[in-house]
Amino acid sequence: MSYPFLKGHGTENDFVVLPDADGTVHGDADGEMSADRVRALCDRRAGIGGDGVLRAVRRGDGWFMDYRNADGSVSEMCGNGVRVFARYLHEREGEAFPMPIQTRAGVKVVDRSGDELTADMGTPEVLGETSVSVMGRTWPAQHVSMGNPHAVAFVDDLAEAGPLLEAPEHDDAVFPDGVNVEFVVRRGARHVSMRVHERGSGETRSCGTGACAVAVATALADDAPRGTTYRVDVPGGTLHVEWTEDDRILMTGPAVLVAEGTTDL
Ligand SMILES: N[C@@H](CCC[C@H](N)C(=O)O)C(=O)O
Repeated sequence: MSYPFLKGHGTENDFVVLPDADGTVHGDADGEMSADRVRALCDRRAGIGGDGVLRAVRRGDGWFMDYRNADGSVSEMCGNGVRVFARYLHEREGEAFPMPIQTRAGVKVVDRSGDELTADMGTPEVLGETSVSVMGRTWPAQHVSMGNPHAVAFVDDLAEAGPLLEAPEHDDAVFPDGVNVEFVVRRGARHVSMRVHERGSGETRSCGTGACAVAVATALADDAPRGTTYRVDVPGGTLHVEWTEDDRILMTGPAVLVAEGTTDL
């Protein structure tokens, strides 16, 4: 059976978007999408290619973003994904901004910000110190939840963590479901750069929730007042993250649709 798809990205964190309004195109009897299909779609040689899948399912009078990592696993939230999802709903489904989007981590509202989009990512949870290791080297890390788990490690040089071909080691008691790991260097006042190894997708060119976690960890380290905005450079571009006076995280960045078609994968 062939079905429609779109391809999009936010700071080169790329996704296959699957329209599935009534949940019958990709849902099984329980409404779930098979991990095999996600892996086939995200395969960069035999499939369309992507860091994950954004399946658009109608729920009530709004939309649910069913996010899956490239390995087929489920995540609670995807920050770059929610902007791409909003771009899709606006351009193809006629939804207006500001746009509430249902996710496994609650409702996120996305609005325009010039050519870019701003997602209200809600209140971060700062959950304490932990550590991560790569190739026998260990760094202290800040555990931050943006609905999904992150460990943020400050380094002197982004190359320190090596090629990141495998998931960094972490404390399974702290992260029983795995973790997204960000390595961060300072570039200037309110300006950092990061690399990320994403749970379920490997090293990617960007991670929106990761950039939010990085801004939170950096603001805490700087003792920065609420209302401060950080510029977060990722390999695929730049995101801006504000921790607001009322304890919410606003993430601003690009969201681009680059292709659409049909597939029988
Ligand atoms: N790339 C995403 C995060 C996707 C989910 C993550 N890999 C996880 O398993 O939690 C983003 O932009 O936030």
